[in-house]
Amino acid sequence: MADQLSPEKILGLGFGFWNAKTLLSAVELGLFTILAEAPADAETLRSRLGLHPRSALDFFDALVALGLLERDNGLYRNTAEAALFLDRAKPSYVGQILELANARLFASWDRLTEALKTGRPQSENAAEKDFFAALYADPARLRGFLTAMSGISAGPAKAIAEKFPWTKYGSFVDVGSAQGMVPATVARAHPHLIGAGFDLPQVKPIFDDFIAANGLSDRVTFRGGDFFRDALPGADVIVMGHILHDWDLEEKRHLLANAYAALPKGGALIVYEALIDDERRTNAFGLLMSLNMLIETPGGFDYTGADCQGWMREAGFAETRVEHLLGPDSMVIGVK
Ligand SMILES: C[S@@+](CC[C@H](N)C(=O)[O-])C[C@H]1O[C@@H](n2cnc3c(N)ncnc32)[C@H](O)[C@@H]1O
Repeated sequence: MADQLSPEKILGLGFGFWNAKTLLSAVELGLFTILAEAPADAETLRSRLGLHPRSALDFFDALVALGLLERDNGLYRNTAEAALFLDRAKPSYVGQILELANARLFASWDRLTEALKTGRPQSENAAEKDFFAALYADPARLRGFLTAMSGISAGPAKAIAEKFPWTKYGSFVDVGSAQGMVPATVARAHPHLIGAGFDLPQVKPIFDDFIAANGLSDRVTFRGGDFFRDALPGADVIVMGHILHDWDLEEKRHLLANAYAALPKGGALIVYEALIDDERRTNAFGLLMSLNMLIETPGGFDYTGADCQGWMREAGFAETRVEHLLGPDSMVIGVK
């Protein structure tokens, strides 16, 4: 038995940070954006990125081995996926979330053991009680965080636009909308809908720019407020994406009650996250996201579809169901 076992998987996981940091540095340097302009040989690429000669070739060839670059006759080019998702000049760029992972999470995760022992967050604003106020005090970090959210919500937004029965409804509000990826995607796919993004007032200019760039300012507006202090704007459908996991159980219940109060009878709440599978065995990304909430927030945690349906029913929702979106993401729908 023992001679059939291999340490390969264990060692691969243990050294996974090598892979992650190589990709994150390439994104930070803008390597994929440069190669999207034209394929380049090693010396041209090295000099454009401002790299020391010692390890440039190893760096580029590691990216080939990791499946992010191709090399033909000494010329490096992006793979099809890297060209589509890692070129900053394209609207399909998802690297904002990797920039955030590189600039903030990589260092904070170094203190995971401390977080596990103490239950205390470890991010750079861990001492602050109000995570978002601390993060948003700096305009550059505000914009960086909000655009990074677009990177993680672009895929689920498309799936929500396709899978939810929008024809039955006339209006929606995306609560904690960030830059507005969900409102923009849903409104673009369903021209009969009127939509709004609800978020902290500091978010307004960044939301407005994004909605205007998408040509949707006539149908999608911004509503500023605090979802712990203010009533939510009324609409037929309320969306909450990656919101509940930021908060502790009491706060989660408060947000669900707030959504219930704002909906008409027959209205629907869509909660989407990297939901943990009900058996808590297979959605590793959802479970690791929950550890990320430990690192980032005072009381946040991720949860299963069954957990969320239970809280929705306690809040008064008559019907609830879970539907898979894509990858690790699923939505829980509650109908009032
Ligand atoms: C993790 S992001 C999720 C963004 C987006 N829904 C998505 O799925 O990518 C959480 C959002 O909640 C907003 N938020 C945090 N506290 C809030 C509050 N008290 N009232 C309103 N919005 C808040 C943040 O500004 C941020 O846009």
